[in-house]
Amino acid sequence: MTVAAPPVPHYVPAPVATETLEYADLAVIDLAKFGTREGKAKLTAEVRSAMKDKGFFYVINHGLTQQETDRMFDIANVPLAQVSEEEKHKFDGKMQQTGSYQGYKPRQYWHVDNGVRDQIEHYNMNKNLQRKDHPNALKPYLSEVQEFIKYNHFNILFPLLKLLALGMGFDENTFIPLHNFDATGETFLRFMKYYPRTEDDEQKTKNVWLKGHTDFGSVSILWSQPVTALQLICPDGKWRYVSHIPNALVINAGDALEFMSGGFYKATIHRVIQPPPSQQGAQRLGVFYFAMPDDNVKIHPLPNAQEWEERRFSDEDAPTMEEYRKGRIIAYGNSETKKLDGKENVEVQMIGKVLVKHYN
Ligand SMILES: O=C(O)CCC(=O)C(=O)O
Ligand SMILES: [Fe+2]
Repeated sequence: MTVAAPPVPHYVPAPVATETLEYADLAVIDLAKFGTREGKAKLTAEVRSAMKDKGFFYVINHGLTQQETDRMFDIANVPLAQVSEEEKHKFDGKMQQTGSYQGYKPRQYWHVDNGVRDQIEHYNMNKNLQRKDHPNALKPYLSEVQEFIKYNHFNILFPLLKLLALGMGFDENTFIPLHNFDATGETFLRFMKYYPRTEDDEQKTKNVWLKGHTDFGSVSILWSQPVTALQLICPDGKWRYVSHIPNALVINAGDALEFMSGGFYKATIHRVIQPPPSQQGAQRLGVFYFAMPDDNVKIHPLPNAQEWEERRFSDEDAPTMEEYRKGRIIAYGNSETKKLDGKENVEVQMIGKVLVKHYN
């Protein structure tokens, strides 16, 4: 990628947290090793155990420089900080009607808990930027953003999908044709900002900013940023923080990968909570690439995948990616989730024949 004009205002994130926090111990995958046979074999084993054990890992040496990554964070701030409310309204994604992440998700769109609504704003873009129009302020940067999307798809997602397939003992190209860049599908890039909340909101939600959930796609790529707030449930059942590694990626599996792998890889539950005191009051800007199979792919265990310990649904009842993502997006953040019997902090929803849980 080229770091070039046009200039963009520099976004300065909060300094790293000064507190000693309990971090999850996650594997670091050096993607530079992918290029050689021995390297690839090593990475296959590392990714396999990281994904089976914690369901989260870091990737370093993905090929973009710190400067290139910083520039994408600068660009990410543009649709959030430099577009008028009026123009944002024009690009409102209306996710709960469309079942698609394209355009803005305004703040307070979702219900978090006890009547409190979220303080998270997104601008979401389909992998093909030409599918929709974009706010004027973003237009000078669209070619760079499109290049960045392709970089995520071909240079990060594809190697990871190959390693994940190899880890299952499958041909490395098993998942690739199901993530066809040119096919109809909703793999998307998200620029996202969390805004500080009132003390009252913090208390009513027990400091939860984004409820515990699994992602619905196959592989999520989170570009690491310094505001410490993301936590995952570790195998011992405890929530632990994901720490910040400059210019690293945080990778996790979503439901579609769990379904297609027959539970070989599990979608790990994660959430976002109020940052520690040294970072309170700061905004939290994020860049994410959420990959999912093409719309027409039926997301059930692949032939020869291991048998699920506990089947989530029969092959005949399996949704297509389009049905599942629409169901998940439309249902998310509604106040009407049901508490799971006897469990105050778990809420359940049915998406077709699939039971989905949300955790507080
Ligand atoms: O903000 C983060 O670090 C994670 C966001 C997330 O989990 C999501 O958008 O699905
Ligand atoms: Fe997530």
